[in-house]
Amino acid sequence: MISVEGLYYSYSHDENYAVEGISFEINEGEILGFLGPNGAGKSTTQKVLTGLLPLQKGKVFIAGEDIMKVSKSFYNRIGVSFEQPNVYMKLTGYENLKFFASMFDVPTEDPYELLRLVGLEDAANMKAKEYSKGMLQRLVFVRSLINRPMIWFLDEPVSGLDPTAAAQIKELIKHKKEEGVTIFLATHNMHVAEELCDRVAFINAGKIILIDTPRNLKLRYGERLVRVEYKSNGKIKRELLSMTETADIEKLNTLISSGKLETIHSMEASLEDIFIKVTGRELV
Ligand SMILES: Nc1ncnc2c1ncn2[C@@H]1O[C@H](COP(=O)(O)OP(=O)(O)OP(=O)(O)O)[C@@H](O)[C@H]1O
Repeated sequence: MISVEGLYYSYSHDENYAVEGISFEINEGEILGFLGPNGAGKSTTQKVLTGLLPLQKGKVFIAGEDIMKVSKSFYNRIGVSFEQPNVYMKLTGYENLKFFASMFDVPTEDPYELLRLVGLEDAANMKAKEYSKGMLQRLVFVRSLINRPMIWFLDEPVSGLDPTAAAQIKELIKHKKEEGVTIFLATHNMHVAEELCDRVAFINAGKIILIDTPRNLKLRYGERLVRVEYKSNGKIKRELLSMTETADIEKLNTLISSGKLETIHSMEASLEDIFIKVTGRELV
């Protein structure tokens, strides 16, 4: 559904690249997460893919269309949600959605229904300038659904939202995926990436370092550890043992056969642990 090959972008039109030779594909109905710290190149990639920035170098095909020569109908098929709320402050939430809907020539969603989906139904007739930051973010988010897009670009969809609002937004994203929507999701939040994404691309300094399912990333790069509790001289001792180091494996076997083992839990590396391991950088 989305195919990107050798994409470069430089704001200064020189060798100083914000995005440097990235390639990836997103299949129909798949959520691909772009996981990386601030300045990694996530938003720049999203902007080039959605036509907000011109394609300087590389090939991008979206739903079969070369983005160098997209038709007008291309914009009917994509939805874009931004990290920074960019709405008309003097218009109400409802008017913002109604106005945005008028820019498409395909059937659009009912603004009230969209506002209801993100708990803004009571604020429908309030001017956007009276909205809180989280409310504005939810408004921008549902605005991106107005044209019923089949390809959806989301930049930090839940950052800064309270847990209830974040859960609501995540459920909506899962629901859209089930409907077959193809989703590009940029985030620096490993929990969001892990919960929502079929595959995750680690992006750092403009380059994709790894791309795979969260499970495969953990199996391939996460150190496998077990946390054990066992009896020793009448007391409970806790220890972390590696599943790859011989001495630790022997110790675990001894604990099991001696009957001293009280509890055992496998410990998974987090996506952030793996990100740090392969890039040397933290996500935040
Ligand atoms: N308008 C701009 N002009 C010049 N440089 C820019 C501009 N926007 C971004 N950059 C630079 O491009 C690089 C990639 O930034 P980008 O915004 O794509 O990163 P990001 O991963 O989306 O991070 P963030 O979450 O902070 O937006 C950074 O070095 C950033 O400083």
